[in-house]
Amino acid sequence: MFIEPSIGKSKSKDRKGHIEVICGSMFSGKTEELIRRLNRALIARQKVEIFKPTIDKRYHEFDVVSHNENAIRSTPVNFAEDIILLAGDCDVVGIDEVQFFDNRIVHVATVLANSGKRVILAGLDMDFEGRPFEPMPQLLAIAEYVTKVHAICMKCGNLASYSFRLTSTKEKVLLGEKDSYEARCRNCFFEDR
Ligand SMILES: Nc1ncnc2c1ncn2[C@@H]1O[C@H](COP(=O)(O)OP(=O)(O)O)[C@@H](O)[C@H]1O
Ligand SMILES: Cc1cn([C@H]2C[C@H](O)[C@@H](COP(=O)(O)O)O2)c(=O)[nH]c1=O
Ligand SMILES: [Zn+2]
Repeated sequence: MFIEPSIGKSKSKDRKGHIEVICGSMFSGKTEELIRRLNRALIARQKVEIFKPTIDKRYHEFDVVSHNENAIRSTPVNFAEDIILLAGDCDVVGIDEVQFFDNRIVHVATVLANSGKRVILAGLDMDFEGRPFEPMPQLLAIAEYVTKVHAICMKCGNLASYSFRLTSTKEKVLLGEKDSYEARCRNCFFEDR
């Protein structure tokens, strides 16, 4: 389990923050882990701001919601840059579904961390074809802390790292749930492709 390197108020005014990334397939627990870290920051009396891309309205317009129906209030944003202004003087910034932002999120995460904030990003590391989902590779490279979580393969019960698309749609972005995707291990993912 991830243990925060530091969670309370920093003593030094000019101290920089850091970047944490939570990645994995669909259903692997990324959102639950993000919510867990943000709730602990709130318990530590940290000022927390949470964002998600406007595109992700699957469960709720404003809440970040896990497949398990854990939820936390968030601000939907159209562009990564909006987050810099909206984050204000908070201590911790959480961002879910980070794969839906363009590469400018890399600069935004850097600016936020350099201004002293703890930045926690959660998102898919691979798309439905098993290819790296931009901008996640860049975010993984610049993060101080990376956590890869795993789902359970829906075919064989092993650990799953892939999101298998159940429909024939080839567009990279296709919002969906269990109707359109299932978690698969490497064997079961490539067996049916
Ligand atoms: N194949 C699966 N493997 C693991 N958990 C699953 C699976 N299918 C559904 N779940 C549920 O999804 C929850 C994780 O949801 P969530 O945090 O939203 O994942 P993610 O953000 O990675 O898609 C699990 O706690 C479990 O209740
Ligand atoms: C693999 C893959 C997924 N998506 C979409 C499907 C869901 O709406 C989100 C992922 O949500 P989760 O919180 O990680 O379960 O992304 C997509 O658009 N393209 C893909 O290749
Ligand atoms: Zn499998």
